[in-house]
Amino acid sequence: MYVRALSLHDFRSWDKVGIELQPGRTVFLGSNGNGKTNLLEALGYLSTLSSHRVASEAPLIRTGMSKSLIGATVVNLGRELTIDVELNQGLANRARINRSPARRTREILGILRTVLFSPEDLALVRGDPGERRRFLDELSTTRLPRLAAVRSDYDRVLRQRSALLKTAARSRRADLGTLDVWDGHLAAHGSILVAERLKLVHELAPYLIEAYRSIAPESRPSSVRYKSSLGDSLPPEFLDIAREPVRDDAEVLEAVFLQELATVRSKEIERGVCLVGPHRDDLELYLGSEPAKGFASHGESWSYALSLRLASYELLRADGSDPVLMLDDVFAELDRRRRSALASVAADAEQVLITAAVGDDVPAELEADIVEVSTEQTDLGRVSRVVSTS
Ligand SMILES: Nc1ncnc2c1ncn2[C@@H]1O[C@H](COP(=O)(O)OP(=O)(O)OP(=O)(O)O)[C@@H](O)[C@H]1O
Repeated sequence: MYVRALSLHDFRSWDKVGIELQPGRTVFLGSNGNGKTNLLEALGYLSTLSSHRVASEAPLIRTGMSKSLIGATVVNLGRELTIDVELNQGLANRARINRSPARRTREILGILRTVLFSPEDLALVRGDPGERRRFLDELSTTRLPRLAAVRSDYDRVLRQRSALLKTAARSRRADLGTLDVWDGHLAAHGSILVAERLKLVHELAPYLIEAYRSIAPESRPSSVRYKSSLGDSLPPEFLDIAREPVRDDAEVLEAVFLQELATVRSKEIERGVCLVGPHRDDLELYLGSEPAKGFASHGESWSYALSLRLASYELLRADGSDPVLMLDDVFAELDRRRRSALASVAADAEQVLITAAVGDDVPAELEADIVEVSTEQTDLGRVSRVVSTS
């Protein structure tokens, strides 16, 4: 697939812009702070309904404005769809598909599929488990958009159940009947998320191992393991990444989930926190037999993060349509071998959008359209501008 057109109103540093894009490679070129990453972030938002840089949406709306509009026309296997999202300060966001209002913003998920590799990705290796959980869930949702509703239901139930446990811990008295009901909801939604993550890890691992081997052949081999909070209740074969997932995994996991909740109930009431569920899990990354976090060098961590993104790209591609590959200021960070590994994927991809501060950062073998961006001082502050396209 590829993005044929991108339009923004009051998104970050852009007051108003429309950019026509082609398949193949495009480099957004400009000095630091000129708004290049903001363009990729906008497309990333249409793809995941979240930003890779900030947890809340307020910073995405241009300073002083109350709403922001991101629109894109996406061509997938010859079929064209236009999607747009309106971000509203303090109000619900709205989405449209081919100019018709969507009932929920999440209906646009799956229309634009992207893989973004950015400097922030180092946190996939060095950061907290939440970074890796988000990586897994966003990739699963790109492949199976209906998971967005499951994630949102799970988060809602988790919040309510956690509040109940906190009250129980404070008052030293639990409403066990109500807790039973929340346990049921938590296990129902949570087991679907865990089953999808296990399936994803099983499918992603071979691509990851191969990507890391080709980027860092001199390093130790990479491997991954899903770390589950379902404890001893979970049959160990579920954590064997070679195991083929089966259709009723989620049902089996739901029963396991309920059993584990029963096992830890008194501990949960005592501590006032929800100790079981996908929100406590992790994707453990290894180099040889050592955990990559805290062990991998800076270069190895970069290679690992890049491999996770390249593996995602290959997995989505194997599903039937090339996602849009977005590379945010990453070539400058890579040594020669890793640059050429990334360049060979980029040379072959249907559409690659690259940001760079100077043209020399982008490997010469990648012939690309250039969109030069700059900034301009206006009455309403400093705004980004496209100054030339070639
Ligand atoms: N909500 C906002 N309203 C107005 N301007 C914003 C907003 N958020 C960020 N900016 C501006 O956007 C600019 C940063 O844009 P961006 O991150 O896209 O830069 P970049 O061109 O990718 O730079 P670099 O090469 O340093 O990565 C900054 O000047 C910042 O002040």
